[in-house]
Amino acid sequence: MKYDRILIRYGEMTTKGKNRNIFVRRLKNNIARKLQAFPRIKIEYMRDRMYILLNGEPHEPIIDKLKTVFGIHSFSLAMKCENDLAAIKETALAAVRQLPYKGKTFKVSARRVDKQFPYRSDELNHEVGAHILRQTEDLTVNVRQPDIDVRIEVRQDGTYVTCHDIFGAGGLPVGTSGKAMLMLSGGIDSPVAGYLAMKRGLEIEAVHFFSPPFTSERAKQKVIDLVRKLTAYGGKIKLHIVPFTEVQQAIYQGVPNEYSLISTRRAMLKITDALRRRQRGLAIVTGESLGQVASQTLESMYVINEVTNTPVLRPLISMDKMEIIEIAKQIDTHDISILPYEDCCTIFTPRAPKTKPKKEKVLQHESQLDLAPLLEKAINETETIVIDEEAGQADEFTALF
Ligand SMILES: Nc1ncnc2c1ncn2[C@@H]1O[C@H](COP(=O)(O)OP(=O)(O)OP(=O)(O)O)[C@@H](O)[C@H]1O
Repeated sequence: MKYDRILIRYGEMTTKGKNRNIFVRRLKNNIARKLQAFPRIKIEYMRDRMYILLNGEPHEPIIDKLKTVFGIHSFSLAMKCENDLAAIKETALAAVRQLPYKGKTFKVSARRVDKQFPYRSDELNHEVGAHILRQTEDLTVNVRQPDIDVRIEVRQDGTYVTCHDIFGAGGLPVGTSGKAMLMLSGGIDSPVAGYLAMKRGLEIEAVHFFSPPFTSERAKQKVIDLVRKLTAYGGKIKLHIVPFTEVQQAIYQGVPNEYSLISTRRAMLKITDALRRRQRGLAIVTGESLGQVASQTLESMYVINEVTNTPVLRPLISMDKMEIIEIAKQIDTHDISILPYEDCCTIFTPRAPKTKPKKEKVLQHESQLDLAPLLEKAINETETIVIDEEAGQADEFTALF
């Protein structure tokens, strides 16, 4: 007798009242997408839990994939049997025997959801516990802090036995909170911001500003590789690559040096907002955190943000660099981010950018430029790549507009 299913416990969504069905269905679809490579699995879902029936598929790789699906609180390998004492005893014993149990402690925690079942929970604990003790060697009982917690749940449709909980990624299923555009540079911060945004249930589309020939194909490839890492959490992600050279040059030539960074950021935000409108997103996500560099003082953010009313979400706003790096390592984007390829912003960065820019000054300088047609051109010439982890990572270069 082997584990035949994986029991999935939902995260925060269990508190979401009548929206729960939408959440559960989305989670089911996200999991099904993630497990496309395992055609024999079947997913059964209900309001309070989900089961993946393995039907002979191997559980280890499936467990690895489930760890990156947002909306899962925890999951466990499970076995199902009839609501019959003898069957429950045998199933619980088989579940323990599949673990390296020797020298370990255990307890049985039964829960009788089906009140028609003739044994109370404490009776089941004793019966099953005694059976396991009799049939194994070198395994002892510890009810306070057991190594193995044999959980038995007697429900109307059958009894489920699990022994070991694995933590899920938490958060909300991607797509349940709507869509946002992630401004993605090649740095450490914005991929982490994208990860955290997806953790709150946002679907993201990435926007990258690219200034050839000042930035190279390798810099572009770096961003594609970063998006690919994020697809482990977000499934299919669109990456919009905006040709930004002409806009940057116009700003560089027309705006005093110390203000050019602010105007560049404003232009980026305007373009991202236009793409957001086309793609029907409702927010923009950036990797900004407060006070790190000149463009991230509150004064700068105020002047940059002034170009739009769209919510600009900054998941890293209160984080220290070390905390951000920690997450970047955990999601495996760090080593790509630290590759030394140039970013469009660093190339044009003035030596002494204003840290407290005045809005009136910025507007006055920008009024001397005719940026609108250049912004329009950049938007129209934006190239979109669809990156899909589960579809063999085939990149399709598609002109969506
Ligand atoms: N070339 C770019 N394309 C898209 N977005 C960008 C680009 N450069 C900067 N951004 C956005 O602006 C934010 C602030 O950029 P900045 O370079 O000031 O900070 P950072 O801390 O170095 O961020 P990161 O590590 O994400 O590059 C980035 O997190 C990102 O969201």
